[in-house]
Amino acid sequence: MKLLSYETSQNMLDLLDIGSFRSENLPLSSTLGRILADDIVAEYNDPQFPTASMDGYAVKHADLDSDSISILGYNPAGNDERRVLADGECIKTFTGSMMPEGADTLIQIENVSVSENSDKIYIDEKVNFGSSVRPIGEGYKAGDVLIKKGTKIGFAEIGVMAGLNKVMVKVALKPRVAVISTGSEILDLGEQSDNPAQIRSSNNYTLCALFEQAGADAIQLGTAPDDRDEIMQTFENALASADILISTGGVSVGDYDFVKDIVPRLGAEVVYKGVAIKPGKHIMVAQREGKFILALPGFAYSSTVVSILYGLPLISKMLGKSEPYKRVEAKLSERFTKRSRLTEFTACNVEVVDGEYFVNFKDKKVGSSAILTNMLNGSALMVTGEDDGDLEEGTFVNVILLENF
Ligand SMILES: Nc1nc2c(c(=O)[nH]1)N[C@H]1C(S)=C(S)[C@@H](COP(=O)(O)OP(=O)(O)OC[C@H]3O[C@@H](n4cnc5c(N)ncnc54)[C@H](O)[C@@H]3O)O[C@H]1N2
Ligand code: MOO
Repeated sequence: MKLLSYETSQNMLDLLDIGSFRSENLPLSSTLGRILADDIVAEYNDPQFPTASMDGYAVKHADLDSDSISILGYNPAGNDERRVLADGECIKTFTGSMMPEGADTLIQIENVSVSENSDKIYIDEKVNFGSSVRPIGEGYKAGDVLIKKGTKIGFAEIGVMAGLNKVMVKVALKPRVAVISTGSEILDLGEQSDNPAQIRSSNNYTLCALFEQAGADAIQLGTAPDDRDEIMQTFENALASADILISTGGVSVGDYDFVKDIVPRLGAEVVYKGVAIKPGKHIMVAQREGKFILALPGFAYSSTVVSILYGLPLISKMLGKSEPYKRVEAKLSERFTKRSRLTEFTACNVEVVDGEYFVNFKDKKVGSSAILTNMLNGSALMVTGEDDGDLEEGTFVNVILLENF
C-alpha cells in the first residue's frame, strides 16, 4: 500500500475543521503560560508626561551657565505639578516625578550645591540638554501593538499588561487532550510488576507533559490492556469531554493491535492511516463530531515524535497560535546516514555559532523507535525527506526546535 507523504498528511491536518475559536477572560495573575486571544494595544503613551529619571532639580538648560538658580519648591513623585518654570527658576524634582512645564532638563543632586538657606542651587557640573528626562512615549506610544494575539504569556507579558491596567485578560480556552496508553504488557507508574516481560509505560506521561507544555489541558487516562471492549468504552468516555483523544499502541499489524479497528467502529471518520514517516508510519488520524482522534504507535520515541508532528499543530490551531513550533535551517556538523526511504525525524543537538545553527548527534543512539532518552538534553528533530540519501557534513537541513512552544 502506498503511504501518504508527510507533506500531504500535514496539509490534510491543516485543512481539518477545528470549529470556532474559544476564549475566556481571566484575572491577569492567572494568565501565566496561557495564550493571548487578542492583540494588546497601548491605550496611552508610556510615560504619559515627561518624567524625571533621577533625583535633582528640573531646570531650563539655558540657565545652567547662570551663577545660581532659584528653587521654587518641591515636586515629589505622584504630584500633579502645575507650576510653570520662569527663567532662572528650578523645582526640586524626584525620580518618577512629572517634569514641570518650562523645564527641559533634570540636573541631578550630585551635580549641584545648595545655598545655606536652601533657596538656590549653584551648578558644580553641567549636564546635557534633556538629561535625565524620559520623554513622552519613551517606552511605547498610544496605538502601538505591544503583544500579538497568539503569544504565550510569560513574566514580561504579565508586567507589560499590568502597566496597561489590564485587570482581566482574554486568553484562548485550553483544548482538552485525553491521553491513554494501550498494551497488555505495559505497567502504569507505580503499578506492581509480576513478570519480567512487562514494560513500564512512559507514553501517557510524556504526552500529557508535552501537551500541557503546548498549552492544552491534558487528561491523564492511564493505561488499558489490549481488550477491545475496554478500549472502546474508554475511548467513548474520553470523547465525551475531550477535544482530542490520543492513544498509543495497537496500530500496527499484530494480532493484538486493536486500536486501529476500534477507531472506525466508534463511528469516527478515518482521515488517514499510515504516513511515509519514520518513526510513526502507522499513525491514524480520525475525526468524529468536531473531535479528533490520533492513534499513535506504541514505541516511546515514535509516539513522542508523532505527537509533536500531528498533536501540536491541532492544539496550536485551537489556541490561535501562528505556529506549533519553530523550524530553522541548520548545517550538519557531521555526516548523516539515512536509514529509510521515508521522511525521517532524527533526534539531534542544535548549537548556535555566530548566529548560524549547527546540528550534531553527539550521545544520540541509533536503534529502534523505543529510545526516548534521545529526546533528553534539549533535543531537536532533524527532518530529512523521502528523496534524501546520506548527507555529507556541511549540508543544510531542516530542524524542528523543541523549546518555547
Ligand atoms: N510486522 C510488522 N511489525 C511491526 C511493524 C510493521 O509494519 N510490520 N511496524 C513496527 C513499527 S514501525 C512500530 S512503530 C510498531 C507500532 O506498533 P503498535 O503501535 O501496535 O505498538 P505496540 O506493538 O503496542 O508497541 C510497540 C512497542 O512500544 C512499547 N510500548 C507500548 N506502549 C508503551 C508505553 N505506553 N510506554 C512505553 N513503551 C510502550 C511496546 O512494549 C512495544 O515494545 O510496530 C512495529 N511492528
Ligand atoms: O513507525 Mo515506527 O513508529 O517507525 O517505530
